[in-house]
Amino acid sequence: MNDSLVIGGTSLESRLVLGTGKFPDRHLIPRVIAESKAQVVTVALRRVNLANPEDNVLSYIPEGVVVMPNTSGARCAEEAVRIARLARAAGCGNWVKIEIVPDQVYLMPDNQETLRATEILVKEGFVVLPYVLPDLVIGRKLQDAGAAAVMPLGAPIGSNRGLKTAELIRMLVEELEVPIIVDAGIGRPSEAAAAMEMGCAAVLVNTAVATAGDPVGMARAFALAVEAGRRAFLAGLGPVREYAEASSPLTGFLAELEQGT
Ligand SMILES: CC(=O)[C@@H](O)[C@H](O)COP(=O)(O)O
Repeated sequence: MNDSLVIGGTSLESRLVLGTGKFPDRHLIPRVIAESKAQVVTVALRRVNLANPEDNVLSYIPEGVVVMPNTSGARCAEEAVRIARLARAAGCGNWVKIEIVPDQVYLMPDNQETLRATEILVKEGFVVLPYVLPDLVIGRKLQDAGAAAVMPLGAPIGSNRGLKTAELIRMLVEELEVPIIVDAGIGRPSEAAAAMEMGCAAVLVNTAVATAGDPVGMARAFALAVEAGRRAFLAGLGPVREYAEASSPLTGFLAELEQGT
């Protein structure tokens, strides 16, 4: 079965996107990527150090994996655009995850500034994946602006709190045509599976893997969960009912017994 996810003209078999921050040891990164089978990883441009390969996160990303620089640290559209241009000039390709976060307590994204940055960067030929607070109105505008996907948060970045925004994400999945990738807050493989069962195209996970007791083992667990959730979505989940419904209806012998004949 061909069930590839196509983003920016690139065909992906894996629907798990990984973040590369917070790992206790950078040497874990290539092992985690291999075990998760992720084909796209996001890196913060501020962690790209071209002058020192040992300190450069890009040195730990296996060949063939799509690098999606993110604009973390940006507080407005102009800063995000500048980071994206720098990343492309540094050889990081033309994918970019727009992350514009003026709030330092909950790390909530600024949806309006994100839309502005998307409009600018799409025109400059970037494959733009904006990270947003789930909102159908802004989702439609991002899609119209040419975003390659929309990435709503499930819960605050790094919180591991799960799909707190599930009902809002569901609206995006139902109404938008671009892929919906849940980004941030997913703390457990079961939550990744739930997002996929809902019809999300992929999930982006960082903290839950990087801070696990065994990050490599957790990467594998997420890969399996994402695949299970996707298969469940494609198979079509059965209806949810208010009341019980017997699995085996009364027929023949049992029906006669019931009537006392
Ligand atoms: C690396 C990255 O982009 C994260 O900021 C992303 O939003 C993932 O969030 P979690 O760390 O909560 O998985």
